[in-house]
Amino acid sequence: MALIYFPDLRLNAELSGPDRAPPVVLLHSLGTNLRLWDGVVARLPGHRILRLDMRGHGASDAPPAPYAMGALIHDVERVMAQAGMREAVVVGLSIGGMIAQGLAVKRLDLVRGMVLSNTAARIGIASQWQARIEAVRAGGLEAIADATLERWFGRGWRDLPELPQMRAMLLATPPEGWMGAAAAIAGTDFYTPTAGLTLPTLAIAGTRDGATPPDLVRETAGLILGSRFRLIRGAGHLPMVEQPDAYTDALRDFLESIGHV
Ligand SMILES: O=C(O)CCC(=O)CC(=O)O
Repeated sequence: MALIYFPDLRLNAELSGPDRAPPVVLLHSLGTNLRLWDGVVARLPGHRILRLDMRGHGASDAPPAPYAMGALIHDVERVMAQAGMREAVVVGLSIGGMIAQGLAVKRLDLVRGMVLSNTAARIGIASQWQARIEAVRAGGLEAIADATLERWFGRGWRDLPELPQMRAMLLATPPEGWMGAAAAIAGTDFYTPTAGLTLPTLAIAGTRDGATPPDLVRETAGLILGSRFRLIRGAGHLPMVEQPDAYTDALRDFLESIGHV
């Protein structure tokens, strides 16, 4: 798979792993792209993995902002249909985790289990997102880059080996795409629908994450009956990049625990 042409936009997606292996879908966060998952894909060779660039990100088209959360959910639904994938474990990071929650509520037939990574039923407050959107409209991604990277990685962020790569990924995001997806986060509150979900769920948080701190992630995990919570010490908002071994171990344990192997 590469660019998939839909009537209204093109979405970039990649499929890897054996054809008939248990399916996994990877959904990235705001201001990143599907390359975020390279370390995980390399460490999970036994699964059929679908990952996509959210609209406005990576090599997908960037239609004018704002985007509705429903549109982002529909994008995943239709890319999964193209890939012939159902009953997948959907792993979503931050906004990707919001999309996973919305997809499970709308299409439980597509979602066998969820990994809600560094995410919540609601992230931040609308006025805060609006201020960031205005900053990006005026000055591009550069205007919010330092503050964002500090929230992602916590104290000592300037010295992290991953910093140049992640700053480049953030700055490569089309401003229209970032603003569009940020508006979707600002408009989303999944507390009630997520509290109605009963499916195998693992929530993952990082102790240094200032964007979606552990308590926020734990609160959302607590909405879902029987969910599990895993804290990755020393990791921030992007644990799959910062600690790919620990992150993939958590994922693998979860997949094995639900027999998705
Ligand atoms: O960019 C930030 O600092 C926060 C991002 C966020 O919470 C949503 C996301 O990463 O998808």
